[in-house]
Amino acid sequence: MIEIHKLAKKFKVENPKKLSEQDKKDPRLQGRFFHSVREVSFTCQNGEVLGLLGPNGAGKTTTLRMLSTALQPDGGSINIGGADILKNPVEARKQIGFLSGGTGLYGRLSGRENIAYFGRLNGMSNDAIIKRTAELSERLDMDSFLDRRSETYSTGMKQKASIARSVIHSPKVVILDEPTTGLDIMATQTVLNFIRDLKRDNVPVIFSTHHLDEVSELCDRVTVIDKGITMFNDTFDAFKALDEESLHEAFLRSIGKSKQQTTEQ
Ligand SMILES: Nc1ncnc2c1ncn2[C@@H]1O[C@H](COP(=O)(O)OP(=O)(O)OP(=O)(O)O)[C@@H](O)[C@H]1O
Repeated sequence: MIEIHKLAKKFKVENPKKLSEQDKKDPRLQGRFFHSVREVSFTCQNGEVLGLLGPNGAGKTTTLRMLSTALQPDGGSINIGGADILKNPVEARKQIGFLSGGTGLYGRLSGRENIAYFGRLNGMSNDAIIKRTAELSERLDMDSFLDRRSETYSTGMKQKASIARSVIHSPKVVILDEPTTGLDIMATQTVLNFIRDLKRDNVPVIFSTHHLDEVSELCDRVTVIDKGITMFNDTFDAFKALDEESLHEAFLRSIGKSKQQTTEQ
């Protein structure tokens, strides 16, 4: 189980003049600090898929980066399987599979070599790496390109190899930042099926997305954040019940905006 409680993160603004017009008007800008995440809480049980939703700039990536131990929170707690990961981030990292926004593949290496490199970093034996890579290659439909240099990959191929790389060590929890962004319909389905497989294996999955159809297809739970604060955190059924006819309207309601208000703006 993953449990995060009242997570907070601020960044020092080095040059306020360089902020976007939107960020300058954002209530999260206080003096020299931008409070990207102010109070985010949610839980995800084993075998559940949680969809993290929110408008652009809401704080989803910042939240997921804290959850992955890439960023240290300023406040709040993160528990995985009952253990406080902030007390021992190095140990916790071994239990987490994290797909970040950028692919981070080494272009001169093949997909297989990239994946193996991360397997070795996680202390896996060669035999274990070979076996697990074969399994992931089948699940993510990568056989046809896995031995090519990754700099020649399409967006979809890169994303599949990056996902495989992030889960080579069979992590106990999986965190995916916008895993289907930029993918075609077939690659998207492969990734969604892969998430379904993780759920079947009882692994909790948290993923951020802007696609409500994916949420409807996959998610047991939904968390919506806006301006760094959790606005909704409940089951998918409860999210849907916000507006039985339209998930878009349900989303707008969760952040306190009805369709009418949005069209008036
Ligand atoms: N290192 C940083 N320094 C200053 N501000 C930052 C930093 N990282 C993020 N922010 C700001 O924090 C806010 C939240 O960013 P974040 O990337 O977490 O949002 P998001 O919900 O993932 O957005 P999107 O849907 O557009 O990917 C944004 O306004 C962003 O400009």
